Amino acid sequence: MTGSAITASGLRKAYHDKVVLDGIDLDVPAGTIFALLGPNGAGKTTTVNVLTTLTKADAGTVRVAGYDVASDAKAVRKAIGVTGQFAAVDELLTGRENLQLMVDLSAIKDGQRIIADLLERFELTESADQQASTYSGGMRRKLDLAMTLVGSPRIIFLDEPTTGLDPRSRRTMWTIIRDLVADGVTILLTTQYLEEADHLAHRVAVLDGGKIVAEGTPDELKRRIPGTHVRFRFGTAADLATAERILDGATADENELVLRVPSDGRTKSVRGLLDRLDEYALDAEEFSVHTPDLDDVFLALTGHTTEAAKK
Ligand SMILES: Nc1ncnc2c1ncn2[C@@H]1O[C@H](COP(=O)(O)OP(=O)(O)OP(=O)(O)O)[C@@H](O)[C@H]1O
Repeated sequence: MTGSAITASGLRKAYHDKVVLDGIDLDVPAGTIFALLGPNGAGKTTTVNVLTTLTKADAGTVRVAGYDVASDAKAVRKAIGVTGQFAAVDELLTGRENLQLMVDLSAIKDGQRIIADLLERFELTESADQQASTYSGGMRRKLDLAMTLVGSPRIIFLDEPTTGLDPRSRRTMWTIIRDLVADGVTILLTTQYLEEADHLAHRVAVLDGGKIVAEGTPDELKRRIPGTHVRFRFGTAADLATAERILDGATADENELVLRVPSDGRTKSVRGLLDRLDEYALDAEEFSVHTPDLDDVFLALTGHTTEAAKK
């Protein structure tokens, strides 16, 4: 497939008087990873549900794999794979049996080879014959994605694929997602983590209150937010003023007695800042290195924090 794998235009959805999607436009080129980034309640799952035919939008059009979701839902369902926040895994079956179920449902040939390949790829071979109820959260999510891949879908929707995973499982998941895209698969994923969108996505849309408030490559988005900086809190306004004068690019908050200094956060540059304070016999009461996170992105793009976005 070339061109767009997923397009949406003017999507609207309300539950009673609560507007959940307020005019969403999306265009996901085939063979790329697109991330919908937003806090709880932003409308990510609802968007995925509309794109995957599970929920009907009140207005707007969606095309997936060239098919209209409203008039051709069956064809869309055939072309896609969906892995949701609530795994399709049957706890009473083993990992292998869960995969076998998908093979039986999709009536594909060569099922045994596909199952063996998937178990290996997801590092589940050793636990393949244990009941899924004994799996950790990370193993369950991996099995869930493996089940989605049985039919080799060319477009895959992943709703928060790594929420709750430990760092190692998260990295395994990232590698699998990248490999899929290297094979030409298109992926739309939702995430609450800027870091995840940054690592994986070609393009990111930031969703807030049912609207896309920013869209671009991770680098474009990061350029719009305050970068990594070092934060010092001083005991007196005089110390704060001196520090502001001697440290390049520093900005002072006089009420909080806090100074923010842009820095890459590496030990060498931080040591340089501390040495400079020492030269002037300045002693900060608090010191921290701050890396931008989703809250910073939100604050910069929406004027409020993700906490406020939840309300
Ligand atoms: N079936 C429903 N009936 C009523 N309200 C709903 C329904 N589904 C979703 N909502 C509301 O729509 C809003 C967006 O929900 P959605 O699940 O799309 O957000 P999200 O960004 O995926 O958040 P999360 O990360 O928590 O899943 C929420 O306020 C939610 O309460």
